[in-house]
Amino acid sequence: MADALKIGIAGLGTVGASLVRIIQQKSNELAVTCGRPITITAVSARDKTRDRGVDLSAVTWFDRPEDLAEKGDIDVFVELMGGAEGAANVSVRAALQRGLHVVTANKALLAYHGVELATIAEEKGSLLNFEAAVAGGIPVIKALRESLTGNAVSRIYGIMNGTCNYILTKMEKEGLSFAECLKEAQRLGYAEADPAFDIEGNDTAHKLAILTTLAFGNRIAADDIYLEGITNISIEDIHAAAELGYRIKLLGVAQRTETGIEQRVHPTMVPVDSVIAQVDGVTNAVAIESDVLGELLMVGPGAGGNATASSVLGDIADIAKSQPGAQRVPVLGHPAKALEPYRKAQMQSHEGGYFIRLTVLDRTGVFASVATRMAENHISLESIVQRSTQHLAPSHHQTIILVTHATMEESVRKAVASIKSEGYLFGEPQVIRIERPKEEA
Ligand SMILES: NC(=O)C1=CN([C@@H]2O[C@H](COP(=O)(O)OP(=O)(O)OC[C@H]3O[C@@H](n4cnc5c(N)ncnc54)[C@H](O)[C@@H]3O)[C@@H](O)[C@H]2O)C=CC1
Ligand SMILES: N[C@@H](CC=O)C(=O)O
Repeated sequence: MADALKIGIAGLGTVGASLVRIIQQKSNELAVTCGRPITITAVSARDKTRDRGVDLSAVTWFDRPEDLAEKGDIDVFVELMGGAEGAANVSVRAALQRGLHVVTANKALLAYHGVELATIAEEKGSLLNFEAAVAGGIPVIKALRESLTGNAVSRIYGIMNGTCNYILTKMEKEGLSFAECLKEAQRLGYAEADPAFDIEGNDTAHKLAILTTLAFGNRIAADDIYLEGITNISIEDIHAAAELGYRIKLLGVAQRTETGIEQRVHPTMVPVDSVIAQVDGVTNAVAIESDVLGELLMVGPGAGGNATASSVLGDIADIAKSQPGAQRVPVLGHPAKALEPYRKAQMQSHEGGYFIRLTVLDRTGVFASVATRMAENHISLESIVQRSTQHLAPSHHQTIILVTHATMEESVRKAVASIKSEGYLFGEPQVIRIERPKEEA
């Protein structure tokens, strides 16, 4: 049997501890499958005393991940700390410069430094694997990077954040509050160290930016994403959506348009009978539409220690099986130096259906005025309903819910601005985009 593959792990939190446990439990099977043992020779973690339920007595501990990357007796540096800057960034760079292979689950790091890191890896002939960075246990990176070679992708979209999907599902199905659901997602190890990244949509944006590059061959553009999180989604929105035959999901969508590439992350109403509406809890789903294959939908566990460690381990196993000096698949699917500049499509030119919830003064003429503002902006309405909101607001207020046919984002923004200027609105309007299957859009 060939020599062991020596790995060093920086970060022994949810994912790191799961990874160590799985490698230790499955050492014999892994050695057979990979043709060589996989051995953890070194680690770096902040807390040496914490009981992680794994045996780390035989490994070398490094206080600084940078030292592990620069001096550890390792073949592969596994980064599981998180964060686009700081120790993760410095140590991954150092490991690649040293000619080590790197495996990371860190989408923030890749979203902001992926092209530079891929360039170093490609110059050094090293592997930089990051399957766990997008959609946890779903092998979407490998699908895009390898299996779909030759396909021209037109659109990629999906549920890419387990925490948000868990929150939205629990709110709808168990009537729990947003705060209770978030706390539970944190306890289960789904949320980021700073959960604002989850609920404000940044984590989905980081993942989407990576997928966009793999799908369309552009440089990563993580700051050029239209972004709305789920913090404004109320139980009233979830109930109103259900009554209209929809569910609310936080979707990331990237598609080619005539004006460039559109990247957006926002709460989205999807028809209750669509496949994506059935994706509940921590489960993620990624749909890829391409010319040769058609639509590919991948569904699976999107977060949590085991789901994520499964992808990290798959990446390590690929390295164990790889031949030194062999031709490498480009890190981002296309050689880093050949990535094209990103051409951003304007969000105003996005076209789709919209759900608009307005709390208005209960006054004669308001309903007609709302309908007129819509008509003035050439917005065709699928439905408009008025209902009492006595349980939510003072009795002199009412709720108006509008659902539009496919219309331009710009028109909706103009209509809402003109409604706001009329003086009969109570609070901010709620606007949620609707994603319908292609034939209904
Ligand atoms: N938890 C999940 O479901 C998933 C996590 N990820 C990513 O995996 C990475 C790790 O995530 P988790 O394990 O959930 O985070 P975590 O917060 O549970 O663990 C991170 C660990 O890294 C340690 N750490 C941070 N800076 C360090 C430093 N300078 N030196 C030594 N140790 C340091 C922390 O003390 C902590 O124990 C992140 O990039 C995250 O975005 C990706 C997919 C899913
Ligand atoms: N916080 C992330 C973890 C996986 O990427 C999520 O909830 O999806």
